[in-house]
Amino acid sequence: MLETVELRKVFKGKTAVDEVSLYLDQGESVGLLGPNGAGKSTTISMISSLLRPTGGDVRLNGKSVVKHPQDIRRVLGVVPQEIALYEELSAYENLKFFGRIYKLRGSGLELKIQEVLEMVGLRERQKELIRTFSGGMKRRINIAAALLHDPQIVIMDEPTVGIDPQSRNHILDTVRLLNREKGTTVLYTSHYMEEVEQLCSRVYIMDHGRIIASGTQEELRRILSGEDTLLIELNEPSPELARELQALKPVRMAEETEKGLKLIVMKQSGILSEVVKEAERQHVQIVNIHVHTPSLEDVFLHLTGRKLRD
Ligand SMILES: Nc1ncnc2c1ncn2[C@@H]1O[C@H](COP(=O)(O)OP(=O)(O)OP(=O)(O)O)[C@@H](O)[C@H]1O
Repeated sequence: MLETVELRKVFKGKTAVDEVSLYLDQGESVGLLGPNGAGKSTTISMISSLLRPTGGDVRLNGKSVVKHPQDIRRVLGVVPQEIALYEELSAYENLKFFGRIYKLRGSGLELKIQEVLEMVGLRERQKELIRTFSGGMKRRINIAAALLHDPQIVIMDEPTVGIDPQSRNHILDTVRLLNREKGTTVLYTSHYMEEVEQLCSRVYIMDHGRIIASGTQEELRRILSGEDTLLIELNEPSPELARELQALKPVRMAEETEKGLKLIVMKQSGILSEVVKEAERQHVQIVNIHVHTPSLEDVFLHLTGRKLRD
């Protein structure tokens, strides 16, 4: 339905997006994951024809979006990171304004406004001024505005960054409703792995402007099929222990966590006894050890050597 073909963007000699090829089939919910500065927003701006690519193409049903930008604007709803609302107007008035831009009028527009307000859970608050809303509520109205023209494809750029948990839950519910009940195709960018795990069937992982891995969640996890993740709870933090363990051969990755350490290790490497011995040597007490199969977050750490939220 929608694809990018070797998409590139260079800003003053600096490559922000480098040969990105991705596709969305109709009705899919796809995640685009990457740390800050990975190139997600730049990719989205080119897909939505707000930014001209330096190279490559975006195609909607096989037709170039770069050459025919009006085609994509009709079928696409984009929720950008920045809030773009009139503070001195009410939620309802804002939606009326945006609806008119989409050339909606009269009772059709009224119905649509009430429907999108219901979807984001703010129907009861529609008469209140935007300036009295929390950041999360503003973000939800921004989402509502992007849904007024019944888009076939919705792209959301990190919609849950920095907002309250209640609004976050509403936004996740809205994405589920759109995709699973209305069949809307969704591209969801985030650096919260757990959101993508909940919402998306397929994932692209982006870093330094490039797609470094892609596939279903299961396929991505298989990258680490020969490995286990150990969560080690310690009585006190120990950067020394993390350093020493990182140097051991079966340890792919060691990082400190809130409660102790996380290790990605080769399966059946007998590493546990080494960990216990090393902890004793460092006079650190192990409170608990959990072994589990790697998460998408672990896959990311393995591929980039960095945490998503670095
Ligand atoms: N208009 C611009 N001019 C110059 N450089 C830019 C411009 N827009 C983005 N960049 C650079 O391109 C790179 C990718 O930025 P982009 O905003 O696409 O990343 P991102 O993955 O969306 O991260 P974030 O979550 O921080 O928005 C960054 O190094 C950024 O500084």
